[in-house]
Amino acid sequence: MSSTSAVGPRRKIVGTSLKMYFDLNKTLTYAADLATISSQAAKHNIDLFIIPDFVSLLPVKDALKGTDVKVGAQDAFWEDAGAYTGEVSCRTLKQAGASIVELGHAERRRLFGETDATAAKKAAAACRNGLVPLVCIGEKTHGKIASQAVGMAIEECRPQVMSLLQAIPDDAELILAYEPVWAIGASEPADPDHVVAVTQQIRKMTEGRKGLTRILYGGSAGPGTYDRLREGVDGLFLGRFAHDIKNLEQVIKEMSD
Ligand SMILES: O=C[C@H](O)COP(=O)(O)O
Repeated sequence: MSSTSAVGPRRKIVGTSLKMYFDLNKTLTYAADLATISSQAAKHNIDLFIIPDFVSLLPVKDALKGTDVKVGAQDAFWEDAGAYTGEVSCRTLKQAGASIVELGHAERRRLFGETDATAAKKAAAACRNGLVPLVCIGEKTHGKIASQAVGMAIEECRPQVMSLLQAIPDDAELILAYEPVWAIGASEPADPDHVVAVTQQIRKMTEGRKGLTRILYGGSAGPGTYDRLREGVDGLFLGRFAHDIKNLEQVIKEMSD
């Protein structure tokens, strides 16, 4: 059953960022495998996406021709054109067939100086160019006392969400990926009660938006993760545990129930 929003039912959504794990050849093999399982998601009205690196985006798009799989980029610049060596614009990403752009991932914040402000400017550029921003938010440290951990996480996420909402049109589609930083690259996902409590509050922060707003959970997610998060999220943002396509197939199956 779909949850509802101000703009109607929210379709479930699941996908993966390949980060920089795969080279071009492996990425294309993966995309071909993804194409073979994509109808299972479509059949159950679940949106499916893949976010490869920049160079792989065009051939991945080609490998997925004829499927409903959405292709995204792992970053973009906030200007549409100009002297910005090394950057890629949302305008070009759109022309290349991307429909999603991931922004503000914890790794980009930690390693490349991404901030709430830069993620917000990039999200505005995404919306201006017809891309859906998928913005990663989440608290850095794991509060040891469960009751306090939820409140601390919400307060850390609040400015991340608010700076974003101020930067993009109210009617723009938005995907928020709640990824507690401490749960990324871990052996198992965050405690489901924690995720549900935090994502329900994140949902409240976006209440009243006109644009479709979906919330994903990411951070060591895989088979078995979604079921206990149903009350909080619209789907999953997978990393390593989607590298085996059978795991992704299993996640789609679990989300279809
Ligand atoms: O982009 C995906 C997330 O950072 C999660 O990655 P992970 O599942 O490998 O922890």
